[in-house]
Amino acid sequence: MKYSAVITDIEGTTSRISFVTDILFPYAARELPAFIRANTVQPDVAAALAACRELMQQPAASTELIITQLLAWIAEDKKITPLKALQGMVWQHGYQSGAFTGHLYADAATQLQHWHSLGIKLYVYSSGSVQAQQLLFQYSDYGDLTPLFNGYFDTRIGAKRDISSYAAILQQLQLPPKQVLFLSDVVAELDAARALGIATVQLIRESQPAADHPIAHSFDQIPEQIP
Ligand SMILES: CSCCC(=O)C(=O)COP(=O)(O)O
Ligand SMILES: [Mg+2]
Repeated sequence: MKYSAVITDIEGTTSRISFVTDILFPYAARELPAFIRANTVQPDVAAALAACRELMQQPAASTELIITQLLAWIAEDKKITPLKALQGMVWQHGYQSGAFTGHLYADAATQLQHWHSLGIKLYVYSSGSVQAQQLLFQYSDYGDLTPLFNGYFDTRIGAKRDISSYAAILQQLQLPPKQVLFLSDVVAELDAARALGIATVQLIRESQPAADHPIAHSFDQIPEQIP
């Protein structure tokens, strides 16, 4: 592997899409209302609710109105930062209580461990909050994999389809783009990273169409070097 760092997406890349859509999102939709009502003054929750009021352009929105909006955003799979922050807080209880474990494809777990053993730095970039990312890898089907990772990025650095987000990540990594490999199932995300010279591989786990990025159906098919 000629890269110094690998940045990986989660949903559709390291993990099955249905784990997010059929397990995580329904759990959040079920548990979020009671969690918010019980924790409105907790600083992280209060900050997320304030951010929701701003996005809704309703400075006086009640807690109940925000909950209704959050449930609509979950149903629409909106990648909205305060929603993602609140989901992460709720999922913590789900993981800790054993309601679910973090789904990872076996090939992803094996290859991430292999790259880590070679000294390649590993990062996550997902729309899920950093807390949600860490929980998924801490409570993964393959045990606690958080020691493999050097850092995590979420939508606070920018949207995953924006070139500027990858520029900000490169700035933090302090690496030239050619030494970095980005893995995702979403072509628009790969396009944004490639626009800066970052190497890309599209993971095709299910039946989504390929584009003009190198493809892999599993992590062991990811080439050592992208031509
Ligand atoms: C970090 S697990 C939760 C996943 C999630 O909420 C999500 O929106 C997934 O987005 P991704 O950028 O990983 O495709
Ligand atoms: Mg994805």
